[in-house]
Amino acid sequence: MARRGTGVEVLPEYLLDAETPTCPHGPMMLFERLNTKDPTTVETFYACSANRERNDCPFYLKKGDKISAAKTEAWKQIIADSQPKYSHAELYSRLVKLQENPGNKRQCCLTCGELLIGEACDHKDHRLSHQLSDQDLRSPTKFLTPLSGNSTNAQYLFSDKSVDFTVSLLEDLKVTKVLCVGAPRIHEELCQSFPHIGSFLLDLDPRLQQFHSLEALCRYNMFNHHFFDGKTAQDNYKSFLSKDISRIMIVMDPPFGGLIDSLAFNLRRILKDIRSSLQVEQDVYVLWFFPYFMEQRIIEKFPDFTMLDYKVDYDNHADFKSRDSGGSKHGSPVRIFTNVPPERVVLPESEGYKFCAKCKRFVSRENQHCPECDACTSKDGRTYFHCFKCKRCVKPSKQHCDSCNLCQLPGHKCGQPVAQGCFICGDLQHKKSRCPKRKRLSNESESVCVGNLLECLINMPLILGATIRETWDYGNFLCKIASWSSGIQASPS
Ligand SMILES: C[S@@+](CC[C@H](N)C(=O)[O-])C[C@H]1O[C@@H](n2cnc3c(N)ncnc32)[C@H](O)[C@@H]1O
Ligand SMILES: [Zn+2]
Ligand SMILES: [Zn+2]
Ligand SMILES: [Zn+2]
Ligand SMILES: [Zn+2]
Ligand SMILES: [Zn+2]
Ligand SMILES: [Zn+2]
Repeated sequence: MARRGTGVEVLPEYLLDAETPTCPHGPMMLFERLNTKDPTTVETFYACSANRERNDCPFYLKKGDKISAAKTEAWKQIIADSQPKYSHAELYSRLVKLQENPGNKRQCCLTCGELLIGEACDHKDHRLSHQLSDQDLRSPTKFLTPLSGNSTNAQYLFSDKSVDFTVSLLEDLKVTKVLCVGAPRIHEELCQSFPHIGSFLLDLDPRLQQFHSLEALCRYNMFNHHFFDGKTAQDNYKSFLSKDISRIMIVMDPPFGGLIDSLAFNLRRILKDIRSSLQVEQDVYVLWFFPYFMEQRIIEKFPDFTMLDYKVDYDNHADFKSRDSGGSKHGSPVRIFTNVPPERVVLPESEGYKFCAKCKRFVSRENQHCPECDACTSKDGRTYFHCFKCKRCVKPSKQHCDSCNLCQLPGHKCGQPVAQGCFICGDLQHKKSRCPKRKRLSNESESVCVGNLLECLINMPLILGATIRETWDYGNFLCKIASWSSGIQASPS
């Protein structure tokens, strides 16, 4: 299985280029990585934006290469074969038909994710659902098998507690419309129990088209802003965005292996679509669910966002559960990034959150206000302590090392680079696409780095503490939970 190595960066602006080739998941993403044979050069290639594994989507093209006639034919065939059996309209009318069936003849094949209308014989030896009630049909994520084993969908579903928290936040903020991006449980809850809040879902999972009408859902790829059902689907999305959106909010929970650069690029495209229908210029609120150690990367892209201290609880991942529900000691690593002013987000006292009057935000029980940093400094669910030598708060597992002149884990090897920034020179302040040591040859498709990678790595400057923390966590995290890590990562700068 071709798993793409680390050190890969994306160039999402190429999604808008008319020359960009297309795979069954829409315009392909342009990636850059260091050439393994000659690390002073960079390879630039197109690959699927949604799938991490070449086995899941084999489309691949080196930038500058011509697509041969044979490849064009083969790709056409794969795209034709990837067309679904039924259109969204047909799938939804099957649901309507199924709803006319009495309760004891409503089932879904859980193996195929298909609602069955008298077709059970085609699904011999498959796992079938129980008889589905009207309530079940309104909450398909409660009975469908979550697509969590695969790094593409990484379908980790919110617990009831997280759904309730999110929806009551929407209510507190008097939101009247919600665009759910990869957040089917929030969409289901709003459609069912909050009819005064209009909701529209954008999600890659084709099974969901069976349960939501064309006016409520589009099959969509958030890594390239691609609508699978073309203009009709896009018109429905635009139509949702055209009416009464002065209090709209975007709620997005992408696969955590997802590349921040492409997610941010496409979130901006959604924001642009929304702004084009707004009567007056205003902020559009966003809730973006993502692990805490990606804070720096997200804030770099959206400087007006802050990370809330709320720990987001999931049903189907042991590491994303709260401690009380059998999860890890420090609770879920997933947080909410938002441009809602943090003092407006009340975190539940019943779960130990408290208001810090100095920071003007709610923080978790263990998060202590540090007078030196003048902030509640915990990020990962533990109480940090202030290191006067580093002049900042650090995790309790660290100790100050005088030879590294930095707080480090006990047993670390002094002087070893602990994190990697730019893949060309190691600098943490830029990525390789902006490395001054790299030169792009104007008449060539390949990019050439003129810096000496090894020399740069040896001279890698000692890294700012905050970045070490993130990189360290990110590394551990990827090793630990391979199923939701991506083979393609942005450089952890
Ligand atoms: C981490 S889960 C979030 C689910 C959310 N916690 C909930 O309970 O509603 C990621 C979601 O994004 C969807 N998804 C995965 N890749 C996607 C893509 N490229 N574009 C759009 N949606 C995607 C998955 O089908 C899944 O529903
Ligand atoms: Zn693809
Ligand atoms: Zn089946
Ligand atoms: Zn504080
Ligand atoms: Zn401090
Ligand atoms: Zn220190
Ligand atoms: Zn040391």
